[in-house]
Amino acid sequence: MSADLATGRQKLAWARAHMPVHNALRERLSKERPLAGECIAVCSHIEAKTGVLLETLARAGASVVFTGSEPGSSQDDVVAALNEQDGITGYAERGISEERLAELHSQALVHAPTMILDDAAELTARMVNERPDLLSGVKGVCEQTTTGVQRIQAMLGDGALSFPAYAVNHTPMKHEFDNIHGTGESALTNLLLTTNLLLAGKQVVVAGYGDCGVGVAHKARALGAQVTITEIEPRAALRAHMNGFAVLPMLEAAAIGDFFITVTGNRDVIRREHIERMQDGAILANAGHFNVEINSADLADLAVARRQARPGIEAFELADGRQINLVCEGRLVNLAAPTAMGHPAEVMDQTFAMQLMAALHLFTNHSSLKPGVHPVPDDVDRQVAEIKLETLGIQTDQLTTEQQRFLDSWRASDLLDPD
Ligand SMILES: NC(=O)c1ccc[n+]([C@@H]2O[C@H](COP(=O)([O-])OP(=O)(O)OC[C@H]3O[C@@H](n4cnc5c(N)ncnc54)[C@H](O)[C@@H]3O)[C@@H](O)[C@H]2O)c1
Repeated sequence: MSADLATGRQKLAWARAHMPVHNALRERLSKERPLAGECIAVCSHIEAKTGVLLETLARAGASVVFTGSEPGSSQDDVVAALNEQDGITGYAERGISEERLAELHSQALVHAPTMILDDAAELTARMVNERPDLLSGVKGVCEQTTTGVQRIQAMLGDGALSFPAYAVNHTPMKHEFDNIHGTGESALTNLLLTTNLLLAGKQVVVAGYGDCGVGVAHKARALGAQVTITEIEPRAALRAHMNGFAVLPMLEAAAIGDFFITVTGNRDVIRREHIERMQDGAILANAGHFNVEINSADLADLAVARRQARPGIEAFELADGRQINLVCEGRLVNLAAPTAMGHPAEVMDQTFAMQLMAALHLFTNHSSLKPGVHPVPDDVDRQVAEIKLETLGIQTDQLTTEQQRFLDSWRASDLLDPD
């Protein structure tokens, strides 16, 4: 057995052992096999937790095809350990060009998937653009990230969406845990592992105070950093201010930051005029989906020399001798850094349980859903929360009949004296 295959199997076994929601669902679905006859394509960061989702889909009866959603984030050992399994076929490689990623997507599409579980709408956009012949066979898409839901909404606006899509990212069980705790912990863990530097006492600038930014900012503060937020949205800026963070335009924040972490889902958040003001030694990292949040072309343009400073860090020397450091080419720091493993397993257990349960719901109800972006029904979200609580051994109170009646009433007499 190759070393790759052995470590891939180990990683999958570890992830399985820490994904109890999947274990519970897998037991049920392998008996019912509700997805028998379906071809489900999963486009995501192909690492061990994603592997567990693929295994559960296969046990549920689907023929599963996978591909990477980003050039730097898949792990070759896990890909090998998935490709040896019955019912799972995949096309993903680590550290590839955008062109190679496109080729791998095309290979996945040859399988003519009937449903796509997507990340950043990468495979969905590719199919709509390049394989219109497949669209009539597609029952729908489940999208797990903020950027992807925005892209599918843009497709709808352009009249390019011919099937229903579930906005899995928008469910509480996904974004209140994955984006906040998953991105918060894994972006910082991997930034610190890659730089081997201390966060305590440092000036950290977080661009974007949405779900991911909230997680990164609060956890950086908990580790002792002085955190500054940059925003474009007035309510998000106010929320950051009232949560006790400094809020500054990037032009001012640029001059004070030791670390910069972008999590906006937007482009050019850090660009030439900001880089020009940065301190010697500043470290730039991105945790938003695309590697366009930090304008690396501006950085290269300003540099008189560039070299690898450490694995995963490129140092750009400016004309006056300052050195600005870019972490993993501005790609997702929690997934593309040399030792990165993505989000913690327990968080991905929830995210992927939502993808799975949304897919099952879509599969049963697709014919009554119009082309468009739909919320995942609340009871699907609630079911995943209930399974998760059960696996944790946590119990909640139950509403009494009187409490339910009180909550359902509007007449003052009913509210004050229900009997
Ligand atoms: N690293 C990961 O594993 C991971 C996980 C989940 C989501 N994401 C990605 O992270 C990005 C952010 O996701 P989110 O859920 O926090 O989105 P969100 O919409 O909740 O938050 C984004 C925030 O960025 C702000 N923003 C936009 N442009 C800005 C600019 N130029 N300057 C400053 N702020 C700006 C917005 O006003 C918003 O408040 C998306 O690309 C998403 O796909 C990454």
